[in-house]
Amino acid sequence: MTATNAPILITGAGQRVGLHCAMRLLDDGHPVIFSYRSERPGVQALRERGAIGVFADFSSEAGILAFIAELNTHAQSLRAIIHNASAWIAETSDEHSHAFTDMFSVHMLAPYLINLHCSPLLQRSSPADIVHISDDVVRKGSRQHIAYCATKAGLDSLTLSFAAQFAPLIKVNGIAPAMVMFNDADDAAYRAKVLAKSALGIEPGPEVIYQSVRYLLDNPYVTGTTLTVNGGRHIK
Ligand SMILES: NC(=O)C1=CN([C@@H]2O[C@H](COP(=O)(O)OP(=O)(O)OC[C@H]3O[C@@H](n4cnc5c(N)ncnc54)[C@H](OP(=O)(O)O)[C@@H]3O)[C@@H](O)[C@H]2O)C=CC1
Ligand SMILES: Nc1nc2c(c(=O)[nH]1)N=C([C@H](O)[C@@H](O)CO)CN2
Repeated sequence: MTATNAPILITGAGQRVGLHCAMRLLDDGHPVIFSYRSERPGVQALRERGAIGVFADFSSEAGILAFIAELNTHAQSLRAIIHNASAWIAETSDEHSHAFTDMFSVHMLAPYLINLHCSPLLQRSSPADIVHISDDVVRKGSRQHIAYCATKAGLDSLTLSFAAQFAPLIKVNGIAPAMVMFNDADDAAYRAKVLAKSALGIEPGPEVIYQSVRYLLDNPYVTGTTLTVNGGRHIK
């Protein structure tokens, strides 16, 4: 029996892109389950709109499995899973190995284990989708974010493998943004440098990611694809 109006799970939705997409999914009538690691105003705002928040620390296998167990107490089916949670750590930090394992865990191990353990919940919904939020930087690598880029490349590989494994019941796609929203600490010089990297030269904001999510959820004939949302960086 196919679930009607099954919830959508989005990870890392306490702030920024994830929070915006969770709010927009609620606007469009989807029940939302979201993961958060830190208590933030956005977490409370989502709860006040009826979304279910589940704590998750994806930096270890135990933390991922604990999240999956808790998730299963809240959902008997899922319309979609959006893997948004991410850590953007540069090599400037001293703890290189720690950073690599943290980003491997949040960018690759968490989507891998959640997809495998939760595919039965998705199979009770039709249509059903998995969306991996990656990064356009995978296209050419990054001198300052080597481990970040490598683990996002691994996520792109998971998109291809899970799309093949889960077809035709579950579509699996990715979104590869370049900068969509700056961080508060980004100074004017950095912002100008980043804006100059793309042909369109704008900070578009998180709605461009929601538009991409909407396209993937609504299109019945797209799987194994990663959408580039980069302002034309590749042609600059
Ligand atoms: N912002 C941009 O311009 C770009 C973003 N992207 C990608 O888009 C997505 C959204 O970006 P953005 O909104 O800036 O992301 P954020 O940097 O705001 O991270 C999203 C959330 O991920 C959560 N998170 C980080 N590490 C862990 C962990 N170990 N366990 C559980 N949760 C964790 C954080 O939760 P908490 O706050 O609760 O601790 C955070 O709120 C990401 O996948 C990012 O890589 C790609 C290119 C450009
Ligand atoms: N988890 C995150 N990933 C990324 C972020 C971020 O803030 N959190 N920001 C970027 C930058 O905008 C980068 O695209 C600028 O060139 C990349 N990934």
